[in-house]
Amino acid sequence: MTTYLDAILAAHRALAADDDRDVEWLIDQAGTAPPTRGFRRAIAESEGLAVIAEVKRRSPSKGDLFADLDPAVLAAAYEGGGATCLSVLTDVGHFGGSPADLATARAAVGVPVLRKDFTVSPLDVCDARLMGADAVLLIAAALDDGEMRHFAELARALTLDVLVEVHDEAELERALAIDADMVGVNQRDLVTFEVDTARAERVAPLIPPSVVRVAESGVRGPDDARRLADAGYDAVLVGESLVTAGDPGAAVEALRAVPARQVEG
Ligand SMILES: O=C(O)c1ccccc1NCC(=O)[C@H](O)[C@H](O)COP(=O)(O)O
Repeated sequence: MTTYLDAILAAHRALAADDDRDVEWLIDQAGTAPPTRGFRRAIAESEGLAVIAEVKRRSPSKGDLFADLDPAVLAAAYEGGGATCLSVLTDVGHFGGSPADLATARAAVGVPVLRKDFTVSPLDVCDARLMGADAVLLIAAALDDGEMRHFAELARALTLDVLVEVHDEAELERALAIDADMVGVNQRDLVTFEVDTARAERVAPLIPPSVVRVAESGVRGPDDARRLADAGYDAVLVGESLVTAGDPGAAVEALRAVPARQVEG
């Protein structure tokens, strides 16, 4: 059975296969981009639970959330509410995002920004750096071990932080094998789209204390955030409940009031 995730990945891999830009040239270009803001550091140094607030126009599971949002206005509201970092979906076809959304959001704030996308090639990593991202997402379910290691090394060489997204214990093991220092546990099953709130709690104790722990998806408010902080998470990555809140800044502020552990090392 072909899943929605398979379809998204096939689309990204087809785009990458048609992209004839020279990777060495692109790496050189990316190497001259302005300095990055420390995404991992901002979370590790956060007082209380860190909040990664997402700019998300639409989703495959819910359709339009806030299709005509202004990335600069939303980003500024998030920052005003105390967001530690931003996440911007740059996938055009399935999420209605774009690289321009990321560049616009980042220019409006001082906090670091994650490019949330389906990274399938070294060109994607370079593009992330060139569009202004401070961190890049690697989804374990989308990559083999060789790709994950290669993209993580390239990202680090370009001073990008790397968030490795996992769904279960086996994917966590693969993330730790490439020395991931920031792991996101996605509570949403990318095949069924169902949010399993027990998933993040089950995986958290297996993540070493020096690794920054991010819980992703399905966070509806402070009660969910408190439960995840109690399970040992340092940050929550939140999209839908923030973009659909009447006052996104206040919604971030409520999440930021949740206490969290101190990251080691
Ligand atoms: O959001 C989806 O429906 C989705 C479906 C398939 C792959 C990825 C998907 N979302 C990307 C994300 O990881 C979320 O936008 C992010 O974790 C925030 O989730 P939420 O707070 O539930 O909007």
